[in-house]
Amino acid sequence: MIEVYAPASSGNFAVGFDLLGAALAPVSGALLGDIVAIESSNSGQDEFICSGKYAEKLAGPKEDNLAYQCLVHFREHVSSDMPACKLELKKNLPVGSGLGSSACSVVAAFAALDKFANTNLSQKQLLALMADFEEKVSGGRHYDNIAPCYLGGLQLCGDLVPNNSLALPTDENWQLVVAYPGFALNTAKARAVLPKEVSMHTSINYGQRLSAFTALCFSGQFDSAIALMKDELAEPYRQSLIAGFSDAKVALPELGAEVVAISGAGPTLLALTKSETQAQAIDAWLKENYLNENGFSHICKIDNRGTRVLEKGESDVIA
Ligand SMILES: Nc1ncnc2c1ncn2[C@@H]1O[C@H](COP(=O)(O)OP(=O)(O)OP(=O)(O)O)[C@@H](O)[C@H]1O
Ligand SMILES: N[C@@H](CCO)C(=O)O
Repeated sequence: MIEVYAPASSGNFAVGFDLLGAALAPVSGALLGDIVAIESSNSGQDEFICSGKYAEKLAGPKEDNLAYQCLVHFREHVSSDMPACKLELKKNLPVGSGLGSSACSVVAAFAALDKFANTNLSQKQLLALMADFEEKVSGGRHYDNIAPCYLGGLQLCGDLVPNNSLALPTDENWQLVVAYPGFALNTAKARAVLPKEVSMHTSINYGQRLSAFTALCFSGQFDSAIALMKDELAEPYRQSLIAGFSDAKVALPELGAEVVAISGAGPTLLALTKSETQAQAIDAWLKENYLNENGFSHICKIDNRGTRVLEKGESDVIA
């Protein structure tokens, strides 16, 4: 049996709407992401199981589940002679979270299928397959969850980027606190509130911020880079969809947060600090003030490993 883990990710990373995303690893060492287990099927037919903490949110027909759709697509379009398999999605990330939940399932499923079938698809081929599915679900073609989820790190990604993704250097001191408030926000809905067009001024600001952020990361000037982490494209339109976000935006800088942003399309909040003590204070505030009984908050680092095959026993500790 092969078990493939795909980490949660934070799309946009404040300064790069649709073009920048970071893979996340809780400092506790626990896994925050979906797992796909795949093995040969004894029945001679493909089998699909969805288990895990958030499986009940995907309790409908298996045909509605993205991981099953990946299996069907892979057999039809990539490897028709792949042996019959039993594919289990362990759904450990909440749906509609802003943590790249659909990307996690799609990336883990395609990576597991590629390994099981020995198809050895290239990075470009795999990212293209994954982006097709992300586009179907969210209503926009963006790589800012699938690229970091698959490759790890902080990725600048898009159709115009060579191989669709470029890894940026990051500061080892970054502490990323991610708080999922416990309710879902559908990505397509959170995209529908955005303006269809933006002004020349806004476009130029966006280009300046993202290009300077990228250049500063490459020259190791991380403090100047994070000073540019501001989202003028999505946050102003989305914050009213996320109860508690505006209060957190005021409170968290007083606790040392250098950036407070919406993670992906929300409702997860992303806060960045360089101090472990401040990260703990931010995490505690969010647990007290931002979450309902279904929410969680984790202090994370950037996950530089991305999607990977788990060793035996490694899947035991789920965040
Ligand atoms: N395995 C799966 N994981 C996540 N969503 C799935 C899966 N299979 C089907 N879906 C459906 O895809 C849609 C995903 O919605 P959406 O893009 O808002 O969620 P998301 O990917 O979890 O969001 P985000 O990227 O912000 O974390 C939902 O309607 C959900 O029911
Ligand atoms: N970049 C996309 C998806 C992020 O998960 C958005 O903000 O709508």
